Amino acid sequence: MTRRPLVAGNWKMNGLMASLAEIAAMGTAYDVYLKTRVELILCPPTTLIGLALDVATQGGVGLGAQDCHADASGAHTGDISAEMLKDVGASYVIVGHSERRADHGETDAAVEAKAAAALRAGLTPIICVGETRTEREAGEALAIVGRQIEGSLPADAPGTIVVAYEPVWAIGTGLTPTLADIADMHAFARERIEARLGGGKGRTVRILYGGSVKPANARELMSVANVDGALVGGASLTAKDFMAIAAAYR
Ligand SMILES: O=C(CO)[C@H](O)COP(=O)(O)O
Repeated sequence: MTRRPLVAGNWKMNGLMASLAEIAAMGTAYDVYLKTRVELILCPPTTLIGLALDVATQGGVGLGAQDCHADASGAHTGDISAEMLKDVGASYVIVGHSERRADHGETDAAVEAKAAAALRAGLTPIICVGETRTEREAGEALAIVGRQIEGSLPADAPGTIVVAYEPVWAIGTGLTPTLADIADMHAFARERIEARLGGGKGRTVRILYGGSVKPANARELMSVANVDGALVGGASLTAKDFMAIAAAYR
């Protein structure tokens, strides 16, 4: 892993204009030393990306979006293309989050098309995978994640893409897998990513862990082999908690 680890915040459907002050506070706390240790990005709702650009750039915090359409433009009422996100200052986009897979019926093929669109537009996709509780209890977690990696990563993607392992049952619940289970899953994900993209590229892909990452558990979660950072939901809403998580890399 040559790139810095990545800590990404996903604000989901939260955040109004007043929330820009939190982004400014994140930039203030993201000091010169921390910048050398960890890359920090925030994915606010699309409505705030353009507005946040100045304040985020000043603080050295990158910006991402939470979804994009697979087409560059066209008759898709209500949708946003990767080109549009790039145009307002995003450099990353989350695709295939479990909430989109569940709420909008997104298939692996749809996620792959979105990831490819992101790459065409010059954005780095953060491709989410993860099993449900039922699937884990049935002993199918590895098979499900393997299938999602195979189906959701464009085969010709560069080694700069990001994959986020987020067990659905750990999202917003305060539950996390054991460190041993995370280590097993991330080692397996690394192997499947290398099989999909080729060993050279697969080795440099950053694999984030997501699901109830908090200031209290960030350091131990981030110390697991093949965990190259975190995708943080609820705890990314305040600068205090988000920067306490980033501080795991101090
Ligand atoms: O999207 C997530 C993090 O970006 C994920 O859903 C985890 O959310 P959290 O459990 O609220 O951290």
